[in-house]
Amino acid sequence: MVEPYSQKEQIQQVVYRILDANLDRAREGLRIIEEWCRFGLNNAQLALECKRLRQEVAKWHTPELRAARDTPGDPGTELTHPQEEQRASIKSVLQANFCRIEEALRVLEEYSKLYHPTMAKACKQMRYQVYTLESSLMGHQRHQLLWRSRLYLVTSPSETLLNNVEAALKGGLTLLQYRDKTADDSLRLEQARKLRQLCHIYGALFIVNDRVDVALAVDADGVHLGQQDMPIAVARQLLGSQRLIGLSTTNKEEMQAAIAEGVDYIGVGPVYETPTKLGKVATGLEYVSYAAKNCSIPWFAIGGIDANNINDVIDAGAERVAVVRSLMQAEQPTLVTQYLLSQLNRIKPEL
Ligand SMILES: Cc1ncc(COP(=O)(O)OP(=O)(O)O)c(N)n1
Ligand SMILES: Cc1nc(C(=O)O)sc1CCOP(=O)(O)O
Ligand SMILES: [Mg+2]
Repeated sequence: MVEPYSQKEQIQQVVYRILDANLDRAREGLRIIEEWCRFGLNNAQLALECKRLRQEVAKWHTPELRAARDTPGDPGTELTHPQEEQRASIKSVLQANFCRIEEALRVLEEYSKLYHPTMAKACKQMRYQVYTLESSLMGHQRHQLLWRSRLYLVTSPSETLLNNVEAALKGGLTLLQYRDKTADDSLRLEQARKLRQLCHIYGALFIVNDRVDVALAVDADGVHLGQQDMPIAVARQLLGSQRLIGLSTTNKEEMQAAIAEGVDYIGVGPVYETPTKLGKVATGLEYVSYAAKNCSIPWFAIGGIDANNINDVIDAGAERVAVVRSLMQAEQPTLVTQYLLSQLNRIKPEL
């Protein structure tokens, strides 16, 4: 006759099941991230780090823990959240799986204190290593998307802000800047949060104009600064190396200084005089041509660009442009986005 488990042994079995399930969760999540690093990014270094972590997790998955598995008796296998059944973008797949791995490692850390204190310490270390991996991978993703982005929508205050932005995202926009020079901070935060959420759904980058604090508060992808705004070195210190920093430039000296300071992209303009930035003298197409020949980082021609003159700006050498009115005041922002993108993709195929 088989002796029934004592109460202590029953609790031990429960702990083993928790450890078994979470070792699987952590490993599966790492595998999902690894596949993107390997096949999506062709990044051997990031893929190798995932593999190393996966193997480290597997090392703790002993036969004793596996033996405690009771899948038919697990009520959790039926539980799914609607968000798990559909993902809007690669970015959300990655974020969901980083969450899954980090949660699993936290559970492992706590429950393995009852089982194997050395395992608890190892899981804590792994959790921190996963945070570092997440930050490098998300930073990498951001930079890749920045380089691929050809059209940049800078918003202006509007009753139909969210609708306009969503329409542009539907047309293929991948880079958005929230710019409102007059809103009070509570409205600014509220709108920035909503826009960030929208960009997240469409897999687009979200940048905040001027305000590093707002960018951090809403977990934006970066910030855009002007020559009169916070110094780049200070912004970099606050934002870290993984978030993007853009800087406006109007001449060669500012461009070279921006590159030397380590910004991720620059604005080049105003190409034409524009009521959106009253009083700023136009640089004309010469500065665009100079940027085309000399700028080693992504740059966006900006200022007075619309569907009628975009080809002149492209002919002067621009591969990327930023616009406010062309999209914020468009009757059909989706169509205008598609048109502007089609012109930008005309000369060189999609980046
Ligand atoms: C893409 C891009 N380029 C330039 C600017 C202008 O920034 P700045 O000179 O700081 O002026 P304000 O936008 O703050 O009025 C920009 N916002 N975006
Ligand atoms: C916000 C901004 N910055 C500029 C610069 O040259 O630094 S031009 C500009 C406004 C661009 O608006 P529109 O597309 O409506 O002309
Ligand atoms: Mg500014």
